[in-house]
Amino acid sequence: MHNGKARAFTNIALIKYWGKKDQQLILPMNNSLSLTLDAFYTETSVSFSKKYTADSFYLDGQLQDEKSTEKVRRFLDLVREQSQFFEYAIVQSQNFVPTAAGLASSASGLAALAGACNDALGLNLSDKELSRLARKGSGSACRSIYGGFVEWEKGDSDQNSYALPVPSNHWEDELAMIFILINDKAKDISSRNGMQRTVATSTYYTDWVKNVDIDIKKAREAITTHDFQALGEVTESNCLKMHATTLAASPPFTYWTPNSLKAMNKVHTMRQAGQDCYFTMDAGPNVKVLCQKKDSQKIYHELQKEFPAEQLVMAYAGKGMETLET
Ligand SMILES: O=C(O)C[C@@](O)(CF)CCOP(=O)(O)OP(=O)(O)O
Repeated sequence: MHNGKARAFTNIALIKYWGKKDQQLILPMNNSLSLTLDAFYTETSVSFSKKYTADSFYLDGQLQDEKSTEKVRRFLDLVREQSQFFEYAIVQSQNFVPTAAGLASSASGLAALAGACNDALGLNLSDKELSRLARKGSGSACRSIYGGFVEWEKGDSDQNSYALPVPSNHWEDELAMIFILINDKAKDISSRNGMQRTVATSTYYTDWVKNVDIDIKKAREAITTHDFQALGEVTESNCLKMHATTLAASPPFTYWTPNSLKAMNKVHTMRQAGQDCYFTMDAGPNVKVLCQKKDSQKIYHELQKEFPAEQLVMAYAGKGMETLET
């Protein structure tokens, strides 16, 4: 038996990964930049044994069906190929997400699985190699190998597409992100399907690719100079541009629901009233509010005027993937 266990935290992109150049290797069209958070994490254990006749995947104690095991099985095939160690495995993932379901990102899950496999098979992968491996499980997972601000260098091959920490002098510890969990029934278009349709059909997509490097530069500059307004502005603007591409896809789609718009408008109203807060959104209706830790309680209470406490989750900067005792 070869056992391993690891924990990884979810990350939220401030400059979005949106579109693949290579579906198999999961090579992105553009660089992205994220903040790893402390509020949501996954603990994954893996055990390889010649006794097993197939891979099985338990999520929060539930044995998953073939379809939900697909991503994990494909990932284990990569690990077996890379390690030349051909045994089946049992994977057990526990998502630690406060209250609402649908928040556990594949980023923390696959990053934790990469760490657990590395541990189980004694691969001794460097963080860069772990990031490359996690990337092939799910693109954004490559960023959860590290804590704080992280940039995923798009590269142009399996070898040179991986994430690295962005030097910030621990400024991330002065920030906060408040999740507004929008429980509207949203159409379930996965990030993978959403970006695939966008790349293939959206008339706005070339502009997205053309402009995103400017946003990366602005975000890096804001992090270097600890300029919160600049970071907030580029974060919100980049999110709006990403979501604009979906409206110009064919058929068009959007992740926004009426309560997403209510949350975005609330953030704008608060900003107009002098509160330093900006929003971002991903492939779902939830809205994340970026603010400074010193203002986070005030902003949380202001949001509570519109959204009940069980729909609000406070998050601060989180750590990178860590191996756990099995
Ligand atoms: O996180 C970001 O940069 C932006 C998004 O969250 C926007 F929705 C995309 C995440 O995509 P992911 O789930 O990693 O896709 P995969 O590679 O097809 O598994």
